[in-house]
Amino acid sequence: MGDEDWEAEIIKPHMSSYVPVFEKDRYSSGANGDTFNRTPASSSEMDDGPSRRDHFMRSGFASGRSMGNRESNNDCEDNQTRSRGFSKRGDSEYEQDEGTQRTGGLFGSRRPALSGTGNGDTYQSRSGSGSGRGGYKGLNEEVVTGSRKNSWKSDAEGGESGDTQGPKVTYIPPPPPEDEDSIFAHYQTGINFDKYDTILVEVSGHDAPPAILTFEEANLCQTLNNNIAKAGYTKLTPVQKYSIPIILAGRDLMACAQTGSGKTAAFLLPILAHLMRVGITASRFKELQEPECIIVAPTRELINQIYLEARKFSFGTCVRAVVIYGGTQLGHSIRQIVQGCNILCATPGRLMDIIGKEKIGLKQVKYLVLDEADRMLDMGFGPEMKKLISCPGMPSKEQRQTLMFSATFPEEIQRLAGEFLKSNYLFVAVGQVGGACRDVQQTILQVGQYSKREKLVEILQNIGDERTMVFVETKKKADFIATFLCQEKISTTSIHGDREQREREQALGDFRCGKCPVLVATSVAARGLDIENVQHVINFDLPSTIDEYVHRIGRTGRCGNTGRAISFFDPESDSHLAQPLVKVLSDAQQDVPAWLEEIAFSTYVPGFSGNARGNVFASVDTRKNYQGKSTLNTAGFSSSQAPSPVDDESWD
Ligand SMILES: Nc1ncnc2c1ncn2[C@@H]1O[C@H](COP(=O)(O)OP(=O)(O)OP(=O)(O)O)[C@@H](O)[C@H]1O
Repeated sequence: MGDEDWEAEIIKPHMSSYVPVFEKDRYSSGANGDTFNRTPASSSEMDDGPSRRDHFMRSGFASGRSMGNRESNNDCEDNQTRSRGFSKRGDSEYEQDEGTQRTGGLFGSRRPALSGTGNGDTYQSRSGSGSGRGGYKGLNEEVVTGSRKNSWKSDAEGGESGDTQGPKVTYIPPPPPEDEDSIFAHYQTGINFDKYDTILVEVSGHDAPPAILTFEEANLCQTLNNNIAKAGYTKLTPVQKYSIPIILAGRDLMACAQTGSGKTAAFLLPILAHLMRVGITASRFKELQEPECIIVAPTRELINQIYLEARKFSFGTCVRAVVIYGGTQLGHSIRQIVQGCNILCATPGRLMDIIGKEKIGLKQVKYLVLDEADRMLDMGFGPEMKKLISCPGMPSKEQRQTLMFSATFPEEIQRLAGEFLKSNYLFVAVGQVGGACRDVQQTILQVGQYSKREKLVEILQNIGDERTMVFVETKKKADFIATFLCQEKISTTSIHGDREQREREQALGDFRCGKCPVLVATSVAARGLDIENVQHVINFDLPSTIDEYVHRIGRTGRCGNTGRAISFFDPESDSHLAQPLVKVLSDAQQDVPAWLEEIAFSTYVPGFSGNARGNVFASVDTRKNYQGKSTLNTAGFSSSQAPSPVDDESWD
């Protein structure tokens, strides 16, 4: 069966008969116990003759037929990919649906896929451009108080002046719980938390302030210290030990540390400390708000999580954090902002919209934070970020503090970052840049395309109810596999860019609370998400880049807890990853299967040192020659010293 076959099969109305009645309630696609009331998605997707359907029905789901070739399977993504100048498969699964909306005129309507209805009660697909999509409708959202004039962006740029007609996004996310227990809810650090201290840290750049070893040394105000204690933090993680004093000293920073090691607090705490020190007061209702800090992240769920962290640490202070992201009613975003905004957490598309609508002034921006910075600067979001820093009013890099955080930082992206950072920025590398978290036990299994489903079920049945994220490469496959697992009586939900925002949040909620212990996801959930008790990550499909692999498996093994990652390696499609995988595994002191080494050897590329993109693993700051480099373990003891001082390379 070809790709289109299984895609078409899954959306056919008759397929509802494949979903056992009890499973209908188990598949969490909407708020109220969704059902699989499948209706045709679009004529093109339904263009699938009965003969193939019959064949499918005879053969059954697990008949070992093709799950589809990834390259040809992600036609939806291809539209997005092209629209943003992408060449990588996985990238399209991010918030860049915002970008797709903007360029939708060029590439036509996006193909609909399985998606919930407005009220979320029915799991069905809908036809028509933009309907039923999780995508951000920047062009057409309802504006309550926004002015459509004076957008600084031109229509030629795909500007979002709001003139184009289309379906309105009406989703208003429910407000997060306000009670203190919920605000400070947290999970326990794991048995390996103290081992963080043994990881080598390299700081490069001139005149780096010394690391701090305790929260007390940071000299934060009492309210902040109280909030830190209520959050259950007693000890700094390495990235916090180094980043907090650097940020407090007013320096620009690029910090790279393993997944789940506390990067969010590493930037939030010093920013909050500074804002409180200078005594900002909560801004009152104003049509134009001027935040002191802007934080951007690539996905809606991640930016929301960062916002919740900001809200937690700023609890009981005058600092007000606000979150805005695509897939929600624009009017709602505006209403949140006008009530007062010191820290604005935003996805790029929504941020640019709001700036264009003159609800946000940039003059007061002291901090610009790029979380998942390598993602924010790559071909997908890089142009948006460049627009952001050249927006009228945005302080120049000399006038603001720019902070970048990620677990991966390819060299070419580090070079691009120079445009955003002061030339004397500091670079902190905790462990190996781009390395996997050692608390994740990694297993690579050689599994051909046709055997993947069977293997998946076998593993999930052994796992039992332990929380598991299953990554697949395309949105359609996410739906397909989720449905398939439900049929196998495994409670499953899914998250991907074709689901409406309300459904995405519902899915995440059901996964977080354990209602659905299995979450099938595309790369939209690969970065940043911090979900308690995720014990397993399964790469049903490997991603196209090793960096994405590192982020995906980092959804488990967080904050000193242990986790397991199992990846299906199909030699037909994944051999380009053999070399970088061998490197990531051996760097993380994992067993490397002999067969994988053989494939890596047979596909050996001279000069290769570890990244499927063709660039090398950045082991250090790419400013090759710098002064003041020091390598320390996080107890603060120097283990090697800097090379002879040479001027920084400047990319200005
Ligand atoms: N010092 C600390 N003590 C205890 N828990 C902490 C500390 N710092 C962070 N945490 C917790 O560790 C978890 C992971 O933190 P966070 O999400 O910031 O990791 P991250 O490095 O940003 O990961 P990723 O690379 O996946 O984005 C969170 O639940 C956070 O609250």
